[in-house]
Amino acid sequence: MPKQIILAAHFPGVNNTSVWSDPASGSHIDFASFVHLARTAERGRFDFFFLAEGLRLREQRGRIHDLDVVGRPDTLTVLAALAAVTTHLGLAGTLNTTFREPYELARQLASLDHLCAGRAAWNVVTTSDAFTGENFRRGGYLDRSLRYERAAEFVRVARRLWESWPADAVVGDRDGGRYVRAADPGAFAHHGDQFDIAGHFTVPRSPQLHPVIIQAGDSPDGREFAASTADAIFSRHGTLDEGREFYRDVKARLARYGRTPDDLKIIPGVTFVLGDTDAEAQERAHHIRRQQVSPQTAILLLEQLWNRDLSGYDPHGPLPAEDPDVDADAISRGRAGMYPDPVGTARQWRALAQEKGLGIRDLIIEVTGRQSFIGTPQRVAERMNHFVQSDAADGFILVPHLTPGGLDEFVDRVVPLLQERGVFRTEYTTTTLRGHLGLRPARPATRAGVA
Ligand SMILES: Cc1cc2nc3c(=O)[nH]c(=O)nc-3n(C[C@H](O)[C@H](O)[C@H](O)COP(=O)(O)O)c2cc1C
Repeated sequence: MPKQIILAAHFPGVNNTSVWSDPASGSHIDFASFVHLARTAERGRFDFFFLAEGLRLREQRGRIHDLDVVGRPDTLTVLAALAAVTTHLGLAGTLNTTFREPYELARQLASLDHLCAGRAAWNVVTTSDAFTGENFRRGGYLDRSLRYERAAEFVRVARRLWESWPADAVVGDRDGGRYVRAADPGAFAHHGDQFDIAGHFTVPRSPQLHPVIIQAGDSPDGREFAASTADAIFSRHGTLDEGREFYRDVKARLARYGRTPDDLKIIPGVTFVLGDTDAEAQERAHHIRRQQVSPQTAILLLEQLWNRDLSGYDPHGPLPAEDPDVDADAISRGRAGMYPDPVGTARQWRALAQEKGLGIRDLIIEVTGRQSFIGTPQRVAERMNHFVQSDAADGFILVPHLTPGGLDEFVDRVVPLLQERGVFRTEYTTTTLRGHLGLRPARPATRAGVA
């Protein structure tokens, strides 16, 4: 039997992919938009709906990205509302461990898992921007190693909280309604380097016990964290070769933690552009890329490599002759390491611009493109399946460029082809997200309540 493909739907929003200037683009904040995308995904029998997290408008040295029309509304609130209008679709929320507290977040996620009857997932991120921290009480930021130390302890504590009620605490019916005996929910105490907490958890065990844990973070620390802890990884490795290399690297780390390759699903975020012919799809893709990179975006992205104020440059003119500033603090704070060799990359970009006669904006369109699957529905279905069968991924988080209709065409035209090939479900056969993903039921890692 061929590998089954995992499919998830990323709600477009604040990222370099979304296009709001297109006449077909709708609201990024009306609930109706979230409902449309979620119901389309469920109609297509997708595994889950996915929300990223952005706790600050994207800006660079005080200039807000002109392609962002709205910030992201609160993840858990949106997912809780979607629980009421969907029946099988998993609901995955990106929620950082750097600025939150485990007791509060564990409660919220357990509550969501109850409300949607076992469909909740948590994409654990550590956040990449120092300036996000300025919105929070303690402000500031943590070094990468500390961020992951905190994340690992955070998830450990959350799991212990989820396990702290006895399995039989839900005892049955009274007057037709379920009730919970708050007999002995299990005292809880944790004394660690990052958190020192004690008390009683207030939410009984949820249907999945542990909501599905997704991890997004690509450094060696991030990969190790995923291998030790996560059920799935949201990655950015969209090409076949990069995908295979990442897949091999991450799956090889699992044995160290007594886990098997099937215990961790690898699901890169990818884009797609369809057309009646391959040529038409390429043309649409080119048009979309131009919509995604405004003249201002081009300068902001160029600044991220050059690490200098380039606001005086003409977006249609040549690249700066001077080299990137490698000594100054990173221009978008906390984002060090985006380009490991800025001077070398700048040289490559200059050579490419010269060779093809490109100005700044056209060059940025060329070098920052991330459109992964372009072509007829047949070609896209065939390529996606090839990626999965050749172990470059276990599935995909699709990132449409239009809100809220960006997934319609994929569900209508590509999903049936995947189903015909026998690599994607035609009906849901399970009710929980763990079930959809083929993950084993979560088992308590510790004896409840023992610190
Ligand atoms: C595919 C992907 C998606 C991410 N999504 C988010 C997000 O929605 N919100 C966020 O704050 N950080 C997000 N991050 C950032 C990660 O949490 C992490 O902070 C960042 O990648 C730096 O860690 P690293 O050096 O291990 O990659 C994402 C990272 C990746 C690779």
